[in-house]
Amino acid sequence: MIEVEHLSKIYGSTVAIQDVDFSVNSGEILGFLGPNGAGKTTTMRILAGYIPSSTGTARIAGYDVHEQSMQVRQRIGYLPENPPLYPDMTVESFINFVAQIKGIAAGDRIIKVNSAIERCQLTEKRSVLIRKLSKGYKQRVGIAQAIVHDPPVIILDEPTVGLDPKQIIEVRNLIKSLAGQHTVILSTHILPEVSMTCDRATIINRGKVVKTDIPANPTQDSPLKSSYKIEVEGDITPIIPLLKNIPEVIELQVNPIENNYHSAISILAQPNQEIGKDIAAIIVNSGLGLLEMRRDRPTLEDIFLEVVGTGEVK
Ligand SMILES: Nc1ncnc2c1ncn2[C@@H]1O[C@H](COP(=O)(O)OP(=O)(O)OP(=O)(O)O)[C@@H](O)[C@H]1O
Repeated sequence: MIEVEHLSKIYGSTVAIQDVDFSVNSGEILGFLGPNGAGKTTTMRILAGYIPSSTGTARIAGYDVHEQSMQVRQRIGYLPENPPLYPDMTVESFINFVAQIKGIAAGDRIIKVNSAIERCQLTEKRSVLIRKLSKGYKQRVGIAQAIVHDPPVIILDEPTVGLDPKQIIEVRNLIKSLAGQHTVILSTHILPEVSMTCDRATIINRGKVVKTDIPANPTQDSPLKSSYKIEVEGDITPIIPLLKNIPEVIELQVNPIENNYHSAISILAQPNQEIGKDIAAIIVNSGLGLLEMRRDRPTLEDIFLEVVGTGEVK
């Protein structure tokens, strides 16, 4: 539904993004994750047709965002980092106004406006002036204006920045409820936001995509290696070559805990390989005591830290 290829944007001597490639499947929520200044807003603005790219292409539902911007605008809803809301309008009159600008026919407008208000849980605030709303409700109005024309694609730039913890949960739930019916791309620098809201993540750092196609909750199919921590009782000398011979094993380390008869073994294996049964069989068949075996699965945070380094992580 969204296809980005070799996208670059250069401001004078600043390369904001360089050779950015990624895609988002229909009905999916993609987290576009990166530290401050990574190039997230620049990418979102190009996708939304607000600024042109310097080179490369971006297509939404098959339409080029630059060459076919009218077709693209009809098919996207965009929530910028600071959504422009009219503070002296009520929620309903503002959403109605946006619906008019987006070309929704008068006959359909009431239904579409009501649906956006309901989906964003704004019913009790529909007659309230926007300036009297809390930041969390204002953000819901921002999302309501983005979805009022029922676009297949929704682009959200840092949708929970500045919200309190309760508002953050409410807005994340609202975003999750958009999946399936809409394809969503969400930019954020907050790791848990991706784990809680998205299906998949792409990580951008210093203008370049450094990792793509990461499951937002990488408990399986992780691109990182799996690691096993084992505690064994008995003389482990004979089993070390057997463990090393398991084809998926990359690295093995032994740390004696108390003496040579109580050892901790760390094993690093190829990504997405389940070798727990093989390890256990070797230990038990050799007559040793298997005291503990734990598989440490890499988290999104491990992956983020591996490619971006420390700092900037919330
Ligand atoms: N209009 C502009 N003119 C010059 N440089 C710009 C402009 N807009 C962005 N940049 C630069 O491009 C780089 C990427 O900025 P961008 O706003 O896209 O990052 P971001 O990931 O959204 O960061 P943040 O979360 O802090 O908004 C930064 O170095 C920024 O200073």
